[in-house]
Amino acid sequence: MAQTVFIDGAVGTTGLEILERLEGRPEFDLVRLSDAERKDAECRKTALNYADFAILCLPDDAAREAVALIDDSSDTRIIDASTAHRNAPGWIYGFPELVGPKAVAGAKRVANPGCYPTGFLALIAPLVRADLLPRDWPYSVHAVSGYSGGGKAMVERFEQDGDIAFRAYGLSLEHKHLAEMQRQAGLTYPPVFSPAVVPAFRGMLVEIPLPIGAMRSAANPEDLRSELARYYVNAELVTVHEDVPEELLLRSDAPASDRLDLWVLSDAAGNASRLLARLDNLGKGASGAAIQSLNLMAGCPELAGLKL
Ligand SMILES: NC(=O)C1=CN([C@@H]2O[C@H](COP(=O)(O)OP(=O)(O)OC[C@H]3O[C@@H](n4cnc5c(N)ncnc54)[C@H](OP(=O)(O)O)[C@@H]3O)[C@@H](O)[C@H]2O)C=CC1
Ligand SMILES: CC(=O)N[C@@H](CCC(=O)OP(=O)(O)O)C(=O)O
Repeated sequence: MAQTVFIDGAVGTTGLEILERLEGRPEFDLVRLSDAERKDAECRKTALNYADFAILCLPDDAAREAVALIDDSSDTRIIDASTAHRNAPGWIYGFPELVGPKAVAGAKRVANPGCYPTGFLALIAPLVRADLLPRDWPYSVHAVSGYSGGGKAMVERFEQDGDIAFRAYGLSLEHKHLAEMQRQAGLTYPPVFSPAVVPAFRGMLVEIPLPIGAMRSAANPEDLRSELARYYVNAELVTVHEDVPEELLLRSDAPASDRLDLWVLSDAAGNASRLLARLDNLGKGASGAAIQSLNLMAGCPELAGLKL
């Protein structure tokens, strides 16, 4: 029998991409609300409690409200794409390559990783765990995102104002992803984060510069790369590249992708390194990650991009 899925926020940027992917999946029946019903708390409550799976594609406050609308006695399992529960007790962090597929498969409440943290953690978490990079280093992270990363409001802004070439933001150094990056990597300090948006719909580059020569307890770049390659050997969505690309491009019309491409670049002496991740903020960074978790939770592990 098909399992039922309700996407709360199905007409938003993340929700729509999940909806489109699930429409072609016969193993799932979608619970849908009309435009008049989709923000009505009673209609949402009924759908949230009825569905086998609720995928929350909402702003943080609405995601917290959705969770509160689900009765304690309900069997509904939740995947929350928002920031609301990523560091909350009782929630599994939905990054199966980092927490293990079994933890996600058996979870009742899964918090989807943030888009920038997906790139940051994919690079740093395995290396810190393997003691090849220190926990107590003051890391920096620089990133550019496609404008769909800011949801409908940002899409509208960039598509109406065709004159924005680059948008630096997070200038008060209080970005909502800092706690998630610090906690999920097990770092002593939150990173210094400089995010930016470029006029491409989707895609992102996340970079961690490492002055290896000045770090007392960091491995050399070749060992960092080898460890990442070893760590992700069973992760079909992740590629740890050996080549040094001449350039890395984000294309304004890039197709959707669930891939996560990683590089460890360095100078000839191994004194300076740049850890780089390229992903689709709406793929592995949001909708693709939610589908990956759903596949594990719903008993379709062969579709989750992991050699199990
Ligand atoms: N976009 C991205 O790349 C990523 C997004 N996320 C997270 O996913 C979540 C959704 O983001 P995104 O899709 O980009 O945002 P959007 O703004 O594109 O979509 C949010 C949707 O939620 C709806 N909504 C708002 N409040 C309520 C409510 N009380 N009840 C029901 N529906 C409501 C909105 O309705 P309306 O259409 O009327 O405004 C909108 O359709 C956010 O928490 C975001 O942080 C995570 C990673 C990446
Ligand atoms: C380009 C842009 O605005 N990006 C958003 C992050 C994407 C997002 O909202 O998703 P999370 O749920 O992962 O936080 C931001 O910086 O707030």
